[in-house]
Amino acid sequence: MREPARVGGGANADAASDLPVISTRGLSKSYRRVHALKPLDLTVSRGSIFGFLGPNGAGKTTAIKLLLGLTRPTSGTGTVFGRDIATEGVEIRSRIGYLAQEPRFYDFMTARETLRFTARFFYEGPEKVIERRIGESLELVGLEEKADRKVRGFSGGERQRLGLAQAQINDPELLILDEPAASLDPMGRRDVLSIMESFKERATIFYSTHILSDVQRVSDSLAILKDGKLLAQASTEELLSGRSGGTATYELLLKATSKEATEKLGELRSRVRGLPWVSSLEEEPDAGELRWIVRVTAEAAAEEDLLRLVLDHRGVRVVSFGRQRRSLEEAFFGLVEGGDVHGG
Ligand SMILES: Nc1ncnc2c1ncn2[C@@H]1O[C@H](COP(=O)(O)OP(=O)(O)OP(=O)(O)O)[C@@H](O)[C@H]1O
Repeated sequence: MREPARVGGGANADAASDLPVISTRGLSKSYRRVHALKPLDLTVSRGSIFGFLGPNGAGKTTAIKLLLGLTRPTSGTGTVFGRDIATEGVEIRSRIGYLAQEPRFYDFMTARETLRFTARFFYEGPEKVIERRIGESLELVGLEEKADRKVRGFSGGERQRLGLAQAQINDPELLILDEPAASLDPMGRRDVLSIMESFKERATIFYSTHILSDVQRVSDSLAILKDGKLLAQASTEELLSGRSGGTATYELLLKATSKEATEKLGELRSRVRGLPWVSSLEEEPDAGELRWIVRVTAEAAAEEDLLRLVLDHRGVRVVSFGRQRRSLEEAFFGLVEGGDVHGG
């Protein structure tokens, strides 16, 4: 859409820069004895859908409030668009769209009136242009047909969609969404996630959630927080594949075709374990076959040589070979319960 005149201005001033959209260093917040957020180093790149994942009470809302400049850090620093969150909150907020965990509306207003009310904080200029923006926003979240109904009667999903329309009314570069889908049923969640995906073209999206499958579905990057502490920050692909900094895990399903080959497997195991780029090899029986889980520190070497080495061993058949993928659930619980930390 053509841009109406903007109040506050400068919205896309550094859109082309490579600066991370969000960056924090040692950012923390304590309330008396509660360490709501322990020193946090976070980097969110432009254009990503970043899932900020953590169980209840992990510190997600606290971090969001700090980024928005709505509460002051106990220690550390942070920037959004390169602007200091402690001193430039007003400027930052004028360039962000924010959806609170429980968005509140004036129930006597219709959806269209709600958006009109919000739009007037951001736009000046011809009525027609503002109305067009409101119409586009209602369409974007699928509320065109309910546009002139009072918010009072809206379902949870409709309220959430209205909240999303409201958050993006000023065409922000960054959307910060606090648990946008948490209270919705699976269909409502699916709708909200699709809307978020459609925003990706225009804005970086930073959203908090405790729903793992949502993150797996839409996020390209994520951070995992627990008890105020960052456990991992990685691309979703990196986390699911167990890859980070060249390390990876491979899974081989083997079958020894003779007694002799079975006896010689010990020798093969030692050879593999002795390779300089193999950090561990675990073996478990699997329905008459053997499953090897091999962790390596050099992906390229593993992909070139691991399979070849095993196949050179006479009497051993390789039923399958591939990089091990975990579900986000496995990765998450590995981190939350076991200190299995990836990423930076
Ligand atoms: N104003 C406050 N005063 C005292 N403690 C607070 C305050 N705000 C948050 N906390 C505490 O800080 C911790 C983190 O809370 P926060 O709301 O940031 O977590 P969250 O990850 O957003 O949780 P949820 O998913 O349940 O919304 C909690 O233990 C909470 O009780």
